[in-house]
Amino acid sequence: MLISEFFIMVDQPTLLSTQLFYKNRVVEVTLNRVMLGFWKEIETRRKRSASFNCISKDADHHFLLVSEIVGARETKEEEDQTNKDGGRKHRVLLYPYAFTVSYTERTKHHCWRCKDIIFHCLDEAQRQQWVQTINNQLSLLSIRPKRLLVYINPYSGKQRGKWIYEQRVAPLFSRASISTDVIVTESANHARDHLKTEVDLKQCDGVVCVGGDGMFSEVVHGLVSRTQSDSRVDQNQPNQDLVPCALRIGIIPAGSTDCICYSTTGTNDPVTSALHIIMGDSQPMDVCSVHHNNTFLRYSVSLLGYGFYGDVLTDSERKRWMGPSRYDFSGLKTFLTHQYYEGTVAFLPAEDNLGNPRDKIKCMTGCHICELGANNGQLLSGDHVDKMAEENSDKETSGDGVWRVIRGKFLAINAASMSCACPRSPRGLSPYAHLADGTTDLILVRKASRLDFLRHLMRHTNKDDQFDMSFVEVHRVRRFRFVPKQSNGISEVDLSETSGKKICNQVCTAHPNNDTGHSNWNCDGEILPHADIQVSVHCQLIRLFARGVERRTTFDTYTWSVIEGSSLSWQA
Ligand SMILES: CCCCCCCCCCCCC/C=C/[C@@H](O)[C@H](CO)NC(=O)CCCCCCCCCCCCCCC
Ligand SMILES: Nc1ncnc2c1ncn2[C@@H]1O[C@H](COP(=O)(O)OP(=O)(O)OP(=O)(O)O)[C@@H](O)[C@H]1O
Ligand SMILES: [Ca+2]
Repeated sequence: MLISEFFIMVDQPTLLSTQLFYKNRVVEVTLNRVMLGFWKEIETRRKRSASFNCISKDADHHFLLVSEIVGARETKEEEDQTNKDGGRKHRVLLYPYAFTVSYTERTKHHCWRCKDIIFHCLDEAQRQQWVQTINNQLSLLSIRPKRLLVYINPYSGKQRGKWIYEQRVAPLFSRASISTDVIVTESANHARDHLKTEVDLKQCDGVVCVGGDGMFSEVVHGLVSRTQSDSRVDQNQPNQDLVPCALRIGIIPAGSTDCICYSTTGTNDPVTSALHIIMGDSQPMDVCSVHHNNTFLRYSVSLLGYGFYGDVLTDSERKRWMGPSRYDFSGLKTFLTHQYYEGTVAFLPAEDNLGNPRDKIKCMTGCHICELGANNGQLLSGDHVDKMAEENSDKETSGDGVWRVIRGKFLAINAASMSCACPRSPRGLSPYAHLADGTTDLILVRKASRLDFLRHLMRHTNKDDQFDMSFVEVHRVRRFRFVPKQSNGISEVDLSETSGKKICNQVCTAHPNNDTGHSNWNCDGEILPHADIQVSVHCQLIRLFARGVERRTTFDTYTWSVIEGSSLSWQA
């Protein structure tokens, strides 16, 4: 925030300004459109350090941004009793009319917390005026959701989804005056089918899923499919431009991996996610459509993995009873099996201005690569990409320009549409992948020794570059195809004749999978029924209640110092 922006905030017309009691002092509290506060100590002048978010370090001046207030309410007596404060008795006797303002505070590791400040009024009328004026102001923030549809998977992760929602999230929604329709799912695909066919989407401002990546995937499938069918768009056409979903999706993490939540907020903390939903944050996100022979299979937003991650998932599905540790068990088993797979990958590289998977440009809040991607995405979506491939196919024979073809033996083929950061791998499978640039990072891990593969895997857990190995290559792509060896006709094709659309067609008309010598595709934690697939990235098809990973994380970095009441400095 610039100093000039700060003065603009202060200069807003005052909505309400009175003297109130705060702790053991009389203070003057002011509310305008953008901030609550600037309350000034009148009786005592005792220096103390700041303890909340956007608050000055000097005891004289404090403020909260209205956009970071959760809500205001009349304080219940017990709430006031628990507020440890030396002057409490005196204050409660003199001024029993208290109200609480809840606001978000940033703590460590991208976690947000909901904090309270309690003010005391002279009478009931003054208290009501404050509570109403603050809440009216919040209701004018049109980006904030007022009605939410919530799906809880009671079996996600350690089966604590219901508890997490009821104990940690619902009380916050109620403080923010958000009304909810809560559905505890009764079977797999309950949420998806409900969204697809039954819900009146106009009756809510967003959909929340409580669970893991699988539950999020259900909601995405429900919403995207519903949006396409409402707009009469055929999902079976791989090159079809899809219609973006109007409703935002919130994720309350309660699953085994929680990779989408972690990659879009920087943490897998339910309270942080609830606060992002309340603030009405909006983070666009790419969605990959996956087709087999011109038939729609599934959407993917995080990882499409063949070979290692496909095999880990296939094995782990039989061990669901083990909970989240099933992935470690199956991971070790798959690692020891050390299976490689033969096949051909054809891909359409992204434009150079979208960077590359090793450029060290991280996708953060307000990412400019994603902004660029959205513009390119509009120019190059669907049929436009095909046209471009066709136009170039005569000029390109080596595959450098448009479609490229790589044949080989692979331990893993991974497409990461986002970093896929998660607690197991805090930087993720592709640390510099972008959430909303219209591309996916295609990682090809060729056949290598067990030791080399272990070194590659271990680099997912530390700061070393997992792509800096001779048997690993990574490409930023808009579309790709994969054909496993036994079922393809492409291996016979002379590469000099296979560029652009020809490659597409040859890959797409490959023989059906005969289920021998193939791995399975892990599509965001679901197993795909076919190995030969066509994948297209749809730029910014959905939006989440999130804002990407923020640069500054501790409240110190958000603290303004008011020096002698006039000059301001930014604490970095
Ligand atoms: C030596 C330690 C190496 C650790 C390597 C850790 C890499 C972890 C990368 C995680 C990437 C997750 C991507 C997200 C995918 C989600 O859409 C999906 C649905 O939730 N999750 C999974 O498929 C769940 C996939 C979970 C995969 C876990 C793999 C665990 C591998 C363990 C290998 C052990 C080798 C030990 C040898 C001594
Ligand atoms: N009531 C239910 N009974 C059984 N399965 C369900 C139910 N509700 C949802 N599911 C399915 O459970 C699967 C797993 O759910 P979810 O992703 O929430 O948890 P997880 O697998 O533990 O976490 P992660 O996906 O992060 O690994 C999803 O594929 C979802 O379709
Ligand atoms: Ca992307």
